[in-house]
Amino acid sequence: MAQLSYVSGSVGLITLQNPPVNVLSAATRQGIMESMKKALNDPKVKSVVICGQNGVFCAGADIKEFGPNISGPSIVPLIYDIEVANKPVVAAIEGSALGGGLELALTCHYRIAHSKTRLGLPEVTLGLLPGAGGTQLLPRLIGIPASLELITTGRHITAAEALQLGLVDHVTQSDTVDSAVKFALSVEGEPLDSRRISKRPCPHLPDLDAVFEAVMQKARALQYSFFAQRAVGRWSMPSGASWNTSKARPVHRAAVLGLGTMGRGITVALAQAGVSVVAVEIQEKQLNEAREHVYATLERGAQQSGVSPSCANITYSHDIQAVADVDLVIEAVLEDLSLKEKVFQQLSAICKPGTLLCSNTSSLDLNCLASQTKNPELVVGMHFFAPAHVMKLLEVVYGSKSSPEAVATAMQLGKKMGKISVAVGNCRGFVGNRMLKPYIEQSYFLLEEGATPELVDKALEEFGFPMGVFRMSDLSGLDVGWRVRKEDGLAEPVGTSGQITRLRGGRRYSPLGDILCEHGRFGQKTGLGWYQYGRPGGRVAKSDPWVFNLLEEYRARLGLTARPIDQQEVLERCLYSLINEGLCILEEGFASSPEDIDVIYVFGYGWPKHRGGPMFYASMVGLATVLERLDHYYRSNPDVPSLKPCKLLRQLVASGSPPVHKWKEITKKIQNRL
Ligand SMILES: CC/C=C/CC(=O)SCCNC(=O)CCNC(=O)[C@H](O)C(C)(C)COP(=O)(O)OP(=O)(O)OC[C@H]1O[C@@H](n2cnc3c(N)ncnc32)[C@H](O)[C@@H]1OP(=O)(O)O
Repeated sequence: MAQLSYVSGSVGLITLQNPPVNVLSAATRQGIMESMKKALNDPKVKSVVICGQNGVFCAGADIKEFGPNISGPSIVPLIYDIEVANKPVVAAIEGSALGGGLELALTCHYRIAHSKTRLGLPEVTLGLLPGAGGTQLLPRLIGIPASLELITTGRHITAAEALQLGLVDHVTQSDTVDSAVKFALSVEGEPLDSRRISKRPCPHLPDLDAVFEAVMQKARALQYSFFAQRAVGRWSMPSGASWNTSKARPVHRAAVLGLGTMGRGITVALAQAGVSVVAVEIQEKQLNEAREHVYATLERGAQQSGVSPSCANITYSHDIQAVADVDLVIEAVLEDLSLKEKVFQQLSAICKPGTLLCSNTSSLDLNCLASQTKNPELVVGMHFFAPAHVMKLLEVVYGSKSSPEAVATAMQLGKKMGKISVAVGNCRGFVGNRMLKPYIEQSYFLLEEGATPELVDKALEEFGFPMGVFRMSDLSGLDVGWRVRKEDGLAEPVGTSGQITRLRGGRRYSPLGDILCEHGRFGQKTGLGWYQYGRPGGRVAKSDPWVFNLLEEYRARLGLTARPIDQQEVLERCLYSLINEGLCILEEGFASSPEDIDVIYVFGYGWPKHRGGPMFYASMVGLATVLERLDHYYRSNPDVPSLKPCKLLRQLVASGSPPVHKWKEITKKIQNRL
């Protein structure tokens, strides 16, 4: 399980041989112990290299061995023997060094890693703490804050990050064992005391309490998120109807109408949940493409999960009459109000009595759709997020006439599909997209004032979003928002000369997004957006000088002077305006609790989970601080209403800024007055 060989005259090479990932089973630990002993006792050996066979260093303890009676030698004396060795020991790290594998590497005097290696202490994901020296050695090597982050998240890091942190001494692109052997030869006979990590003092930090407090805050946010996820299931409507007073109807057979990207994803998600699906698309070509796409996605999913695909549950049709006897329809046709209204009229005429009519609209007025039907109480929104079979979030939207039974049915169906469903009221953009609007608006204003897409995205990504606002917009397609702005009469042709008006409908408006679209830059799909992607459909964002020139010309045309903008301002303006909108939504009763908003943002919009969600984050930052900063920005931007602190924020601050779980006492009073 571990083999000692001799290379380059004086190097003892110990190779872990426990395929496939060289875990530290009893036999492997025994093998390492014996090989080390032999190498250290052999006068010919002047240095030792430890590596793993087949390109993997070591994936840690053998999880299958965990139990009350672990046999074989203990890991602790083994790692002690390595550290006190009087010959240099070098770890040649390839593939993975995880858990006990990384701890083994930490006891070596030097660490050489291949550039593709992943390293980490993932014990926390198994409900454990690193027990073979990791908690003591890592802080002495890379400092307390970085160690805390790695140990409490279990995150795997790249070799490049490990080098930056000082966790490895050298990263190689060539043969790792060769590099480690050469390195070992170069350090033979050198003193080793400074290389024994356990002998180093634990770093002293003047602000240690603050570091631990930051980690505790993350833990509190994760715990909050855990309970928030469960709380959203206990939904309620302004009428007083709620989860425990409303009975869901069974849905055995559902229809999906319109098989574009969203319709296909919804079909897959329904089939995977064991619901029989009638998939309808009037265009023959689109129908055939959808059939193939759905089939391939279900096959792939089945292969990954090891269950048989659910294709037998789906029937396809190009005739809308096929929905006549289903229990529930999810409409997913183009986002066009008059088209959707027509579809709802047809559905109301065709479907059997009692069929629930749901729309996947992301922003259109549900009441308009319901008014086209004979039974508006049977109409609800089911707003899925793309890709619909992957994304966890589902907004279940109730209109003014939706019955509690209809909401309960959509919520239960969402649960069956493995979604985290949140019941929300019918306002423009519902909860998620409505809050996104001021966030995006601020990012455009920041560009006008001197920022770049890179600066804004960097601030948001360092905050924890997987993508900043501009990279995210490029991914979802800039033309989508452009179409909506045109329909709203906001986007007017800008052209290359002439006057640009920045005040539209009495409030400031930035046409920057429209200008990009006028140039055919719709984001990743066209290969050009706020960034350049090399080709249509490209994924790797690169800075684009064209955008910098555009911004300079635009500012010159408007007589705007660019000023330095820091990350703090980006975060405050983008996040606090989004938070303010969330508070307006609570105040107006379109969300029943801050947990609803937070779950929507964490599971639908990439809000970092360790920051709880926008409402939780606001209470962590301090509501008084959020209020003070919004007041400050609104004073200097009175034509930007989204910066005006909402009434609820003022009331919460006036009530002593209660923790987020106590907000309901105040929001209930306001909502009752509505
Ligand atoms: C000694 C002191 C105590 C320390 C505590 C610990 O070390 S706890 C363990 C910490 N380590 C881990 O959590 C690593 C878990 N493994 C992985 O993350 C991945 O397997 C990998 C190493 C990144 C490799 O991923 P890859 O996708 O390439 O392969 P698989 O995941 O399919 O794994 C291949 C097979 O190996 C088995 N396996 C992997 N790790 C372990 C392990 N630690 N113990 C036991 N078995 C492990 C895995 O189950 C696969 O087996 P199959 O039979 O082929 O399904």
